[in-house]
Formats: sequence, structure tokens, C-alpha cells
Amino acid sequence: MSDSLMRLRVEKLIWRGRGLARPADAPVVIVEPGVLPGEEIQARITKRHKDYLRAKCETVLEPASERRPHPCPASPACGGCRFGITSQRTQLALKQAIMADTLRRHLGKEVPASVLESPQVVPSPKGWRYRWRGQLHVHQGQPHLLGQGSHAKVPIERCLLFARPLAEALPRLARDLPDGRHTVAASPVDHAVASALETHRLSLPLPGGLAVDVLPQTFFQANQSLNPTLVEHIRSWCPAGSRVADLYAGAGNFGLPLAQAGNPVFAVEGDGPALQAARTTAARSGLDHWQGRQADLRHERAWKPILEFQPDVVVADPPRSGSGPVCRHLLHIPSLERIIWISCDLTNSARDVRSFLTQGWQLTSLALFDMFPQTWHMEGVFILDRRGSNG
Ligand SMILES: C[S@@+](CC[C@H](N)C(=O)[O-])C[C@H]1O[C@@H](n2cnc3c(N)ncnc32)[C@H](O)[C@@H]1O
Repeated sequence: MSDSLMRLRVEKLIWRGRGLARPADAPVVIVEPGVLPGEEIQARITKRHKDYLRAKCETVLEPASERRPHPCPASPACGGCRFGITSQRTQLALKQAIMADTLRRHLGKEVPASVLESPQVVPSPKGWRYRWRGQLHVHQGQPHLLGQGSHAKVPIERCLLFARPLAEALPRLARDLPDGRHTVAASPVDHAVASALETHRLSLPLPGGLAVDVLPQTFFQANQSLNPTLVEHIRSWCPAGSRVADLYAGAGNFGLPLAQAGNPVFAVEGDGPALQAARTTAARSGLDHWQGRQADLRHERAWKPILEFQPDVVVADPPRSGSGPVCRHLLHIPSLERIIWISCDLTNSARDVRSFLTQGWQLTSLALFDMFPQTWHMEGVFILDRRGSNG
């Protein structure tokens, strides 16, 4: 074998779905996604760091019994769904192991292993065609997705992650869009499709018979098959009648159903049109104990009305880019008994959660929602209670 080729046994998967191998006679090797634990592979070393090597699998010499052919013809050139090489059940077991591993490293001293290792795990009803919102790269009027680990544009006719009405509309949407990256979305109610450059509203269902009409650029949970279960869980974690501050509220995905269940809700969201969509639904549905503010949670002045509202519970669903100074402010709300922290980036969130654990809060439970099947991404929910409170 040449100097840059190595025969490796993948020990486990780590953050971002990468493989980890510990050869006897070389430093640890981190392998690009697309391998499974237990597999023997031939890998090409792509980078040498001081303590570890980076590699890319060239050949799977001994496949894991859980490996299956990837069902999408665009894989592996397209980087969208590298976990598609195994069943959804195996993917979920892998995600649970990655979650435990990641949180053990960041929170291991503060949290009992039993909490980190046995989260509530909630699968997605749909494994494919679950995305009602996503990113499209347009090049010369044709729809593309970005290649794995590169900026190469992969022509894509029918992405298997997009819900069918959205997938079928990709060529038409791309024809009318300038070159570049665009958000595209569809309504699970009437299957209307739009790009973020358009201004007609898309109707989204919410639990309890509610609906919210959003502009195409507005954030909403892409996996609409699992979202109702996520919302129901959030609702069950908010004690009846508790006063809830819904931070990073979007178009009211959590706050509106909570208000409908009888909780007074104070929603804060930075995006004006998203908040306006929630406000319209609240007014139309007679939810007068729902109130909303457009504010940037990084700014000091956003916090005065939250303090005055005296929440018992905070539901916080920050963007992937992180939450800024939010933890510091939350620690200074005397009325607060519970924080429900929803996270699509466990490493960022672990840092935030850690700051609560060191200031008199405890992690009482943990959940993993498989919002992004076929990819390594996962949604974690941390339930934090003030020490000494019974939630
Ligand atoms: C992950 S989304 C969650 C939205 C909503 N909870 C849901 O489930 O649909 C994060 C939201 O935070 C908003 N946001 C991002 N940064 C913010 C900030 N600094 N202040 C207030 N809102 C912000 C975004 O506009 C987006 O709607």
C-alpha cells in the first residue's frame, strides 16, 4: 500500500457523521462521512495534522452488515444524505451514539451518564421526501445541490429528500431564478410551491387545527411529518397554565399551540414577517393570551419585556449559528423554573447548556428527534430545571 493509503477498521462515528479509526501504528484517523462502524476500508490520507490524520474512504473492503446501496443516483457526489447507506433504524442508533459521545465530552462532569445515554428517541414518520423547505443552487436555469465537502454543483433532477410537490417543481423554479443559492418551500396543506423571491403566502398546519400563513423566506421546520410530534412534546413539557416565553419563536410553531392549550405566551422573534404571520393566526383564532414582540435577542433592550412577563418556562429554539448572550439573560430571570432548549447543533448547545448546569440548573431529561433522516443532523431537546424545583 502506498504511503497515503491505509487499511483501517472504523471504530465508531463521531460528530458530522465522520468515522474514527485508531490504527496500532499511526495517529487517530478521521474519515469523511460515508462509512459505518466495524467496516474495514482502504482510505486515502488527505491531510496530516500533528495528532491525527484526515482520510477519505476509497474502497469498503469489509462492509458492515447494515450497509445497503444508496437509493439516490446522485449519491455520493451530492453531499445531502450520506446516512442513506443504512436503514433509518440504524441511522437513529448511530445518531444516539454520536449524541451521547458529543455530550459526554462537553457535559460529562455535570450530568449523570444515565441521562446522556438514554435520551427519548423519536423517529421521523417519513424517511424520504420529508423536506418542505430547503436550499437550491441554480446554475444557468438548472437546479443543483452542493457536492459533499466542496462547492461543486451537482445537477439534480429529483432530490429524494424534498417532498414530492417541491421536488417536482425544482426544474420550473430554477428556470425562473437567477444563478445562486435560493430557499425554496412548499405548503403541506395545498402543495403550493414558491421561492424566497416570491411574495405569496404558504399555509402551514399546526397541531390543534391551527394554521399559519408564511412568506416563502420565513423559517419553518422542514420535516413537517415529525413537527407535530415535536410540538406535542414541547407542549407536554410545559406545565398546565405555566407562563411561557417562546424565544426564537419563528411563525409561532410552539407558542401558538401552547397558547391554544391555555398557557399565557410571550413570543420573541427577530424576523418581522414571521412574527406578523403568528400574530395574524393568534388574532384569527382568538388566542388573546398570546403576545409577540419583534426583537433581536442579542440586544439588551429585548429582555426588559421578557423579565416583566415573568415566565415560568422558556422555550428557546436558536438558529444553528448560536444563541449569543441569551444564557446570561436567562440566568437573571427570577421567576424561571424550566428551560426547554431545542438544538440543531449539539456542540454549540452543549456550551450553552453547560453554563446553566454550573449556575444551579440540572438537566432532567434529553430527547433526540430525527428531524433530518438520511443525514447526520439531529434535533436535540434539553429539559433544564432549576435545582430544588420539581418542574
Ligand atoms: C431554528 S428557528 C426556530 C423557529 C421556530 N421556533 C420554529 O420552530 O419554527 C430560529 C428562529 O430564530 C430567529 N432568530 C435568529 N436570530 C435571532 C435573534 N438574534 N433574535 C431573535 N430571533 C432570532 C430566526 O428568524 C428564526 O425564526
